[in-house]
Amino acid sequence: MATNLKNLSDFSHTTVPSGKPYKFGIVVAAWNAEVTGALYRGAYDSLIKHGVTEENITSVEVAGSFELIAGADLMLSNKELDAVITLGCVIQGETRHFDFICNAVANGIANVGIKHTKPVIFGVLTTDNQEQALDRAGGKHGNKGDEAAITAIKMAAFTSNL
Ligand SMILES: Nc1c(NC[C@H](O)[C@H](O)[C@H](O)CO)[nH]c(=O)[nH]c1=O
Ligand SMILES: CC(=O)[C@@H](O)COP(=O)(O)O
Repeated sequence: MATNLKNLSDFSHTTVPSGKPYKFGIVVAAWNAEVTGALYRGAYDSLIKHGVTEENITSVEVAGSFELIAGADLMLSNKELDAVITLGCVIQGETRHFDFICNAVANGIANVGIKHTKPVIFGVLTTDNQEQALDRAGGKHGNKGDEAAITAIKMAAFTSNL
């Protein structure tokens, strides 16, 4: 597969605007904390690397990826933010619960962005196993948290130029 050939977090081929003018929220799920903690560090460090100030980053933790929906909605309802990053890790278990969670979370997060007309970034890993997740949380396939942060900065800049 194409994924095997590259680091999915390599943004050297793109131009990332300065994040200095913008305010960001990060909502991170506690489920699979080894993975989501790495996603959070990647996202936070990328925001800082691209000029976002510490006081312009608001972080909250929720129980699981399903709660990312409410977390993002409540954050945008209570704080003036330019974008919200959601971070989670859903790993397939024995039942179809994985399918219901993944579908609900993807659709729910998209709907929060539409409701608030604000960029809400989907930084949720949906993997077959923990190895695939760790590979995408600072491993050989990069860090989905980095990707989510860069996307948030790009979307905040896009929105501000409308
Ligand atoms: N199995 C995983 C979950 N499940 C929990 C749900 O996200 C939710 O907290 C629960 O259904 C109560 O509403 N969450 C993850 O983030 N990752 C999983 O692998
Ligand atoms: C994605 C989940 O909720 C999953 O990890 C739960 O595992 P199981 O399907 O074995 O109950």
